[in-house]
Amino acid sequence: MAQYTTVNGSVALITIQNPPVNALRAAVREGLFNAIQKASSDPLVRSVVLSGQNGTFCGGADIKEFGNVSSMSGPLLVEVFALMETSMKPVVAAIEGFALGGGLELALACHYRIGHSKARVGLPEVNLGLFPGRQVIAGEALKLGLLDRVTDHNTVDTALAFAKSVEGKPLDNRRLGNRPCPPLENMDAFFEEAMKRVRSRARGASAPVVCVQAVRGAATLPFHKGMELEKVLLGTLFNSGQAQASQYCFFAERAGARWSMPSGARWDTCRALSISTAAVIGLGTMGRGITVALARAGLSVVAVETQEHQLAEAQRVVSHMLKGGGQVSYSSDLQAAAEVDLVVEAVFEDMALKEKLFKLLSSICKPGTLLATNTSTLDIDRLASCTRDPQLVVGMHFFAPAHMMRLLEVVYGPRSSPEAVATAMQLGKRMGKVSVAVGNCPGFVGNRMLKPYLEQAYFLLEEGATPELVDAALEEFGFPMGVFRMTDLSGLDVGWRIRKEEGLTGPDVPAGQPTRSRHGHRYSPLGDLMCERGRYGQKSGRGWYLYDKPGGRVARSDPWLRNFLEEYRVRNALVARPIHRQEVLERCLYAIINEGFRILDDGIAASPQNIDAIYVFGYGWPKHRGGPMFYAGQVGLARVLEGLERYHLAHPDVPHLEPSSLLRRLVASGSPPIHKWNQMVKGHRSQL
Ligand SMILES: CCCCCCCCCCCCC[C@H](O)CC(=O)SCCNC(=O)CCNC(=O)[C@H](O)C(C)(C)COP(=O)(O)OP(=O)(O)OC[C@H]1O[C@@H](n2cnc3c(N)ncnc32)[C@H](O)[C@@H]1OP(=O)(O)O
Repeated sequence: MAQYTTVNGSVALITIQNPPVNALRAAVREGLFNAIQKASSDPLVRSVVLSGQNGTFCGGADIKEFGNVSSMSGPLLVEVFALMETSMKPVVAAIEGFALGGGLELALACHYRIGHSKARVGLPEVNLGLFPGRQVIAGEALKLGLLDRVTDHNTVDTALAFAKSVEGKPLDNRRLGNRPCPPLENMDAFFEEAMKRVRSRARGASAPVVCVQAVRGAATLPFHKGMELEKVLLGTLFNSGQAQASQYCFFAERAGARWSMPSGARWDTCRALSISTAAVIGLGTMGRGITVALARAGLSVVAVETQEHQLAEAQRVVSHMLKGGGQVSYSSDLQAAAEVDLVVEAVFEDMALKEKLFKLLSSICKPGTLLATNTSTLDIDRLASCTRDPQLVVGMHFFAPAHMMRLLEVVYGPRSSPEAVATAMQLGKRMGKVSVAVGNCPGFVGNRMLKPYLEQAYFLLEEGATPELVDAALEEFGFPMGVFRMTDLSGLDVGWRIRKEEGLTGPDVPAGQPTRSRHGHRYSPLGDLMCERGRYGQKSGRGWYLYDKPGGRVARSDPWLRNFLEEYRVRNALVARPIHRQEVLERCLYAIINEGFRILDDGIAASPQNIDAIYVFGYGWPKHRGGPMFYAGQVGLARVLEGLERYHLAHPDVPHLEPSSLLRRLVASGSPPIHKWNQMVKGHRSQL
């Protein structure tokens, strides 16, 4: 856990050994504690170098231990730090790779810090619901005074030589606890302003706010008082529920990499195909973003668009986004895709168009080319059936803007081969995405769960809510944008086109169909009516809100909409009633959660963690709430079930509010913790 050797006669070299990131779990803390004590008591040792195994200093406290803080054993981190800081022999940290969180604190407890030029240091715990903040690279850390020296050579050798050179020198002014924070002018005003800004950006997350309180304490109080305050604040965060949610997200983000398919194929037994060239077909907003994402991942990309004016515009935009980096060529001819290893289709969401394209691609592309569709809802299997090699067809569902959004849904159909899935998942990794493999059904995971959410939002408008009220409730919960602002941004016409494809609106609806009912279920035509009036959202300058111009970003309330809703209610004999924020949250969020349980039960998602990763990284679900499934567990499954039953009773014509069978089974079996839910899933498959 902490290897101890003596080097150059008088330097004790302590190496942390806990792969893969040398996290500070109990055995490591104990090993470090004992090693420092040994160095202190050995008369031959005159200095100490602290390093990490395999070019990695330390990734911080072991997040897995946070799950059960009360049963943590071994010395506390602060006790290890105190022992190092008070050592009478100089302790030098040799930082390679990264020193993060408790890892950086460990380095700060040393008397000197030498960092490799490529090393990263920082306190990223705010992402785990604990304080503090960002990471910096060695050069900046040197300027900030976090490091004493930066080297391009062997860091441990440099640190060993340095340690030798400071043996016997006084250490008092090297101990952090003896170095007060320099006073700032207008300290109070500074922290008040900082707090105001952080609060407005935190969207209900406690860690960033508490972080400012802790920094204020560190800057204004004596060292030991600052430490006491930090302990109290840390305790608040640990008990807030938000820290658990954020830490759960840390692991959910990584869990998708260990994918499995119902066939039993899994990440560790399937080999990915080798991909170095790609074609992107269709250069609208999505196609352009996908081109940039693939090019940045090092692929040579041919971007294909049959409409010349669109091609020229895409070339200009993509070149600007890539700023000269990346290998991209452009063509208006589909034949340009003949020799590539991968095709990503990103044309309009129109099944007939996509089927035609897949048929063509299948005849144009060389054998072995992976054909991926960026469809957000359509049937992967139907597209696969148009091709020569259906096993080489998968969905790669990107989220706009595709070069920035972290999520990639990799959709496998019943005939997609494990190799095809492995290849798409590996590509996701190369693009720096959080990739999640999901099964084939309308909307897959993300959009399938979005449907009941949107539906509830529309129903709430019918019943008396306003877009402002619904959005405020959701934004207060932590979403970056409420549902109406979000649909204004993504374009109301997107859903309209999908509903037309589904025969819910447009010419395919049989004559005499009641306005607010489809297939015997409640339906709200509000979105369709908006589109019929040219209100597509930001792109047309008006949607649920009013914008100063087409493409404008600043949403204003629109008196027209208020009248429109009033007239709509009168026309449909609906009486507006006051709607409380709590009802907005419960109906919108429980509807998402309920569909999540159905998705789990259908085997479309392999685990609740996968669903949560999709919602956090693709749909703006606040990380400090852990994702919809985790949130359901925090609220209490029985309470979610009771809420759904109540709302379903009030709205019996809304099947999405009818509690799912899995939720009922889980509650009946005593609401087990989230990691046990899979055991209750129909046709349960092992999650390893
Ligand atoms: C009254 C008072 C009550 C309070 C009581 C409190 C008592 C407890 C006191 C605790 C005090 C803690 C103080 C400390 O400040 C807190 C911390 O240090 S929190 C940890 C901070 N560190 C981080 O946030 C870093 C997180 N990790 C990363 O960013 C990355 O993993 C990496 C280190 C940059 C490496 O990235 P990659 O190379 O891409 O590798 P992966 O990300 O895929 O990780 C590989 C593997 O390692 C697992 N892992 C990574 N970091 C940790 C970790 N810190 N702990 C445990 N496990 C970690 C990761 O999950 C991967 O494993 P896999 O999931 O694939 O199995």
